[in-house]
Amino acid sequence: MSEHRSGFACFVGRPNAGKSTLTNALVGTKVAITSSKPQTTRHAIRGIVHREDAQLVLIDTPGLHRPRTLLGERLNDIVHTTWSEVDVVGFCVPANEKIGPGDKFIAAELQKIAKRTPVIGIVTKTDLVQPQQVAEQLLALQQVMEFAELVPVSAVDGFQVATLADLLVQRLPEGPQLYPGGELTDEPEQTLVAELIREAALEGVRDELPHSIAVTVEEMLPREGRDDLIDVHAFLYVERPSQKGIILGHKGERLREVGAAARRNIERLLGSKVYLDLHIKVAKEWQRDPRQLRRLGF
Ligand SMILES: Nc1nc2c(ncn2[C@@H]2O[C@H](COP(=O)(O)OP(=O)(O)OP(=O)(O)O)[C@@H](O)[C@H]2O)c(=O)[nH]1
Repeated sequence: MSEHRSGFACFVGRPNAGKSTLTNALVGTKVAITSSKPQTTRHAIRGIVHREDAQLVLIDTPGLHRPRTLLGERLNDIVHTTWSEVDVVGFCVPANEKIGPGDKFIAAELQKIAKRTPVIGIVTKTDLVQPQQVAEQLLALQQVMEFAELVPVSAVDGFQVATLADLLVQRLPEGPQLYPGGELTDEPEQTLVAELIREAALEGVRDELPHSIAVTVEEMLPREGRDDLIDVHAFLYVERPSQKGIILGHKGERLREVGAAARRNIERLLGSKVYLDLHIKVAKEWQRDPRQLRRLGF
């Protein structure tokens, strides 16, 4: 039998390329958040693929983009730091969208590390297009940089997800398990819970809001005298009073829906009933204020 391999991989690609969904498909459990809004992933959440022959730790980076705010700069720093720490990088490009300047910008950045770290070109969301278009996208992707491998996948119908896992594992060094078996993520649960709340709050809101929302979980404790209920106290931060109105909705109805959706996902994550106490706070210009950024975990 060949040696056990272990190491790190991350997916890069422009916002909405399908990186988080692919991470979840590989790991098999919902750890990274997904949303139809771009740039929802802020934390380097790791999902871990356990196999007999390998342990693959996936780091989910935020979408790389041209920074406009301090937050944008920090996000790009996280991306670059992550790239230099992994054994293999997957560059994701959706099958149903033309390769554009955003992808070429990322490819040019990736080219700089490609000598040291193998980059696998991944055409995602193949379920959305005809096979012919997948083939054309693979050819187009091949033009933007030199890849160690090229592979088409669909996280939704599972097409080639196992193949991609094999390709990633082949690039890992030989080594023992890095994390104990069964542990799917090393993010503190509180961070995951905050992300689930943020995800619920982002669903269906106007395009300019995503960057203005942050969530902190202040406390997460089992209810006294109960072993089947966890109390979660959280704050949802917006930048302006007008945004508070959008989140609240008519007579607070939207916030109630956000709370209910978040609670369902938190219950699934924690495997317990949850009481979610969610409050909105206005933190003026938090994206530009280093002190507030630190407090909100950036
Ligand atoms: N049909 C289809 N949709 C997909 C697939 N993978 C992702 N999506 C959808 O594409 C959208 C974006 O997916 P994400 O996984 O959040 O994309 P991301 O690259 O992590 O996005 P950021 O976090 O913004 O960088 C979501 O609405 C997903 O449901 C796929 O294989 N097939």
